[in-house]
Amino acid sequence: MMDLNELDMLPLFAEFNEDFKAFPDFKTDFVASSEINVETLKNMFSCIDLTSLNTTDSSSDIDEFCNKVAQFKSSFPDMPDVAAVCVYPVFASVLATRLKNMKVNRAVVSACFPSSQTFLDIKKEETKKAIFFGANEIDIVMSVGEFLEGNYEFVGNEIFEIKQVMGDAHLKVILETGALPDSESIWKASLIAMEAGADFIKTSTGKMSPAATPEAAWVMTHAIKAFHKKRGKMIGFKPAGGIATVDDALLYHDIQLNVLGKNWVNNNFFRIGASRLANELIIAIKRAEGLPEPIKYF
Ligand SMILES: O=C[C@H](O)COP(=O)(O)O
Repeated sequence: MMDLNELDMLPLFAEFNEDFKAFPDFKTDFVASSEINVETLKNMFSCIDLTSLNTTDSSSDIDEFCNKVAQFKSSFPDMPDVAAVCVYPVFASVLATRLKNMKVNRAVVSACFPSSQTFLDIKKEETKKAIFFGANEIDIVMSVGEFLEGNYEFVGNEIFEIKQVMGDAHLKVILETGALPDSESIWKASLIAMEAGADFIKTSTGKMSPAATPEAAWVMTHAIKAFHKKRGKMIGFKPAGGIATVDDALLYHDIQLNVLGKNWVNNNFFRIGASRLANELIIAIKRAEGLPEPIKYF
């Protein structure tokens, strides 16, 4: 277990500097490799964090949303379930009730999502409460403003402290890459989050533009690869925000496969955070199977 005093980020950056300098260029070195076939489409479906993060969401909306997830197999028996449902923390108990006895994970955004601009004790309390009410996955945003000021230890310590109150629940740390100026800052933010205890690193909240980009995904997956090489720990990757079509999803799937390999392309290590993608994948799967396209399910 890491001690808070050991969270000194400059040696961490130095340790991984050669890896940063060595990783290849996205534009020249990335080659899309997957064909659109039923197996790949179903695998991507099984990696979706099906998201509803609207100001207008009510408990009855989320209840209905979860009910559709719970009933999904009765309409589509040959399809996998999504990986998780992701909602605001106040709905954690709805997830717990509706998704009971299902393998679908119960994800909530926490720690003053999406701005992350509140007190650390409030962030911890919100996270503890979400877990108490049934969440088993927590998505938080790193303190982006402090990161941009170079207050790296502050950012890392916050993540570390939140992770300490989470028990066995999984932590996804959002870097909000659209607010980060260059590849080096995305690399550093990835390292901080992983060193501080993230189980997943995630591109974006979906609340600012640009959201996920393939270039950011390229840097983050290379950081995950370098971290695994030095620490021996597999960290997951979650692109999120603006991923709405089959082609969008396939691009991130292929980056994951290309950089990290087959062992990382399953929902233990790959998630796609999306509110609109699931229907598109269902239609594409039915089309690839030569079956009639169903009406919009989610
Ligand atoms: O974490 C997931 C994102 O908030 C979803 O963004 P989206 O609505 O653009 O799919």
